[in-house]
Amino acid sequence: MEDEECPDLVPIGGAGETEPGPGRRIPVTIITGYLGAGKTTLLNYILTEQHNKRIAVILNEFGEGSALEKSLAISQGGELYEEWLELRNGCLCCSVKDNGVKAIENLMQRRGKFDYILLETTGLADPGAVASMFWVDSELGSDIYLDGILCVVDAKHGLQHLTEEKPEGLVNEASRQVALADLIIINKTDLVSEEELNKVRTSVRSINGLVKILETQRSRVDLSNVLDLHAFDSLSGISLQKKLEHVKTTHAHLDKAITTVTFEVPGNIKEENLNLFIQNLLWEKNVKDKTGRTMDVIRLKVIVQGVHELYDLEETKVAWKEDEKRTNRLVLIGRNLDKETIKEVFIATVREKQRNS
Ligand SMILES: Nc1nc2c(ncn2[C@@H]2O[C@H](COP(=O)(O)OP(=O)(O)OP(=O)(O)O)[C@@H](O)[C@H]2O)c(=O)[nH]1
Ligand SMILES: [Zn+2]
Repeated sequence: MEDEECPDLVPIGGAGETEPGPGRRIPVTIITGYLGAGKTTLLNYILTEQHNKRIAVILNEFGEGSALEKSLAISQGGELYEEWLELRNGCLCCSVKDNGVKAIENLMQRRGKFDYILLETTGLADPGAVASMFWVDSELGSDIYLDGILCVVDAKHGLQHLTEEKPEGLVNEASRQVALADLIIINKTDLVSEEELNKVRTSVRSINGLVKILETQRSRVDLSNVLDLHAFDSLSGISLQKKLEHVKTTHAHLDKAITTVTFEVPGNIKEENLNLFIQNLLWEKNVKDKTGRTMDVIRLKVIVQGVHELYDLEETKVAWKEDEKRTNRLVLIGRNLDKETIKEVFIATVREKQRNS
C-alpha cells in the first residue's frame, strides 16, 4: 500500500445547479463492511430508491482495476444522482488524512450539485482512520459533517471474518468495522438459517453492544434508517473522538498477506468454461501457487462476481460494441495469489477448451 498515488476525483456525467443555502453543512455517511458483504449493493439501492437527495459518491477500491467494474455497477442507478466521484488507488488506511481530506476538498469545489455524500471504503479499510479525518481537518468541518458509519456484515461469511485470528500486530478489520459502526446491516439473510443468523447477531453484539442492527437481503433497507442518523451530533450522539479512543486508536494495518491480482485476457469465453475455472479456484481449491500453497480467494470479480465459494453470474447492461476488442477482466483478492499461475490456469481452462470445441 506504500507507493499508492494520491486519489483522483473523476466526475461522471453532468449536473444540475442549485445552491444549497450558504453555510449548510453536507452530511457524509461512511459505508464500511468486509469484502463482498454488500456495500456496493447498498450504495446502488440508496441511489435508486426515492430519496429526494442529490447524492455524491466517493469510492475507495482495494487494488487497481476494479474501478471499472464498480462504475458499471453504480451507473445502473443512472440519472438519480448528480455526481460520480471516485477515489482511485487510495489506501484509506495509511493515507487517509491527506488523501481523504483532499478528495473531499476537491469534491466541495463542486458544492451545490449535491446535498449528501456517501463514502464507500474498501472492505479492508480501517474506518477509524477514515472517520478521524472529520475532526483532524477543521477547515473541512465547516463544509461537511459525519452523519454516521454504516457497516454491512455478510450473514453467510461474517462470523468467519469476525472471529478470524490475525497474526500478531494485525487487527481484524472486520471486527473493527463492527466496533466503530453506528448501524449494522446484516445482509444476505437469504443464505443462512435462523440459527446461523443468530450466531452472527450474537457475534456482532459481543463486539458492539449498543449498535442498532438491521437484517436485509440485497441490502434493501428503509432509507430513513440509514441516512440522516446524526450519530455524532453533540446532543444525540457520543463524540467521534470518544468513540475512537474507546475502540483503540492504534493504526490498524491491513493484513499484508491479502493481495489483489488483476489481469485481462482478450477474446470470448464460454460460460461453462468460466464456470469450470471458478469451480476449480473456489470450490475444488486445486489451484496452487508456485510453492504449493492453495490459493485462497476471498473475492473474485469478473463480469462474474464471487464471494468465497459462492458466485453470481450477472449480465452487465453494457454490451460489447461491434468493433470493440473483447476482453475478460478478472480481479481477485485473497491469500497466496500468484498472478502468473492464475492467468495460465484461466487461459488453459477457459480459452484452450474453447478452441477444441
Ligand atoms: N445471496 C445474496 N447475495 C447478495 C446479497 N447482497 C449482495 N449479494 C451479492 O454479493 C456480491 C457482493 O456484493 P457487493 O455489493 O459487490 O459487495 P461489496 O461489499 O461492495 O464488495 P467489495 O467492494 O468487493 O468489498 C454480489 O455478487 C451481490 O450480488 C444478498 O442479500 N443475498
Ligand atoms: Zn496501513
